[in-house]
Amino acid sequence: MSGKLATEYAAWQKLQKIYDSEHSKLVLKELFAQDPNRFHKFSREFVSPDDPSVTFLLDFSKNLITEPIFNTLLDLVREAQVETWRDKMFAGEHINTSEDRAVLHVALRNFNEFKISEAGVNEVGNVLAHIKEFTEAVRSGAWKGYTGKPIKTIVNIGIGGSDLGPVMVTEALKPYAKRDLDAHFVSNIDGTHLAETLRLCDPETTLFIIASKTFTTQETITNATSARDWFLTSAKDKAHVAKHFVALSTNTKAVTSFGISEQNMFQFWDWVGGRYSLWSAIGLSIALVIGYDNFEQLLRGAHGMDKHFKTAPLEQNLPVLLAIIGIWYNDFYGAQTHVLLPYDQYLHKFADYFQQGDMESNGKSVTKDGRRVNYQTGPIIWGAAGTNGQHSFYQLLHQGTKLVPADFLAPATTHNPIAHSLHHRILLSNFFAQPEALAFGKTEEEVRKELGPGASEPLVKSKVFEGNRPSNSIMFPLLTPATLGALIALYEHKIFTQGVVWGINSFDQMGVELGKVLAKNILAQLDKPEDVVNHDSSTTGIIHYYQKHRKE
Ligand SMILES: O=P(O)(O)OC[C@H]1O[C@H](O)[C@H](O)[C@@H](O)[C@@H]1O
Repeated sequence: MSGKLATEYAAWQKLQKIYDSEHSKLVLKELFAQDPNRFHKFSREFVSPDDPSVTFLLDFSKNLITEPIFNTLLDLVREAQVETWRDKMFAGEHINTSEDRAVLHVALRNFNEFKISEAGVNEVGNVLAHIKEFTEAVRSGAWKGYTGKPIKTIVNIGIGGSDLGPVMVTEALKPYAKRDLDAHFVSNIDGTHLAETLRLCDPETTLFIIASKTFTTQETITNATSARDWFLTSAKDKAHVAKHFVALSTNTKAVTSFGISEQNMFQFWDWVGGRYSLWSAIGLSIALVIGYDNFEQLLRGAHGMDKHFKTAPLEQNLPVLLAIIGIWYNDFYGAQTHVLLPYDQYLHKFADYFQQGDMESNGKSVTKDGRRVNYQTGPIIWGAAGTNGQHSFYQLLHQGTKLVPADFLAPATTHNPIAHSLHHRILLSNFFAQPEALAFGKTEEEVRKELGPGASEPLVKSKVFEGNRPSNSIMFPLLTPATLGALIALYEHKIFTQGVVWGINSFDQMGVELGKVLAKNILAQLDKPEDVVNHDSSTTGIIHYYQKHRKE
């Protein structure tokens, strides 16, 4: 990021020329036939510098790239000074310029290794110690509710980054969960979310975790207030709130005025972005579910990836590799979306999580210098766990008119080897088959041979798979806390790298503000039709319809 638009980089212009003259010649079937070494050339094995058991394979050979394209994409990363900006991030420079903040989620999982001087960084260890002490008290039953019973249920109340990370990770690491501790997550302001959750809770044995960086988010504060009212209906005495409500926040003043004391508050800092906060106090629900030691493993796994990102040469640097491949399709092929396809039921929230992680980070159209970009930035992220997706949207991936670059992820070993791992072998056979089918398809000739003479032309055409649809495959031995930590950090740094190339600030989220302001204004107008003023006829019309039909 050098004050330039990405299109002004020499490497970008070179890539455009290569694309224009060569893209029609980039055929995976031929590229593989020409080079028996292609897999070795375009795959990398990650081994954590901290722990050799944290490892995975990234195979990016089924992408529409050649060595010159690969090298030019790396030149682009150099020209955009990704390494300089990476070092600035790790040093605690205020690279989130619009909010004048450092970007230091890496400091939350650093264990004092990189030297970072920013207020709060030296308190990370104290907060981790607080998390450890508290989780052990709750999990052992030493922490008692207001009638002397241990905690059986936790309810995390938060939204966005204060919800999605804990939800995704607690689902992903279920094999490590304390099964007699129920965990629920309430995010939506829709009263249904809270009401349906409270039906499952007993006020005597439930702990509410109010997770909000700002502690001003309307959804979270309203849900927390209603949860407290529900609790006090049974507990009566406000003093009992201390045993059943804790807060995770950067805003001590708002937490104490809500009625939660400072000792029941787990602190974090403004240099932790909401969508990068699961490593902070926001991870308390994770630590409660999987235990502190496993939570620490998650952090250590991420730290291993941080070290790799910080030190590995660009051509070996996995986050950089994912980033450049994404840029190639997003900016030159015009791909609008990127699909995440974990073949692991435990990762069924992975795509949801990175929807915020990626789209809130890189869904920007103005550079840090205030210039309008003249190229595409962040892709639309979506996905689902395999094999379910195969029975819904894969038709479009295989034969539709759109290019949808895909990441396939899978563990070699399952936590649930039922039927002697037959399920897992079937799952993995699909994980191997889908990228192969996407890349190599099925020719008309093959279809004709299969159907035999006399097959109708439309039938033949409908059964052809053009192929040449690119994907990455990521495979790891087992989904452990440390491996998950490394995988999340891999994508975090991919997003960072792309943001630097596009020249945008990946760490603010101004785009979510306007809707919030308008909703506050409308809330004050909902009572009477005559209050509904200063809107277009469409908005006024829908509000009037609501006012006519509401019961209460
Ligand atoms: O943690 P909070 O301050 O309650 O914020 C929750 C969420 O709200 C905002 O809308 C932001 O866009 C998110 O990045 C954030 O994670």
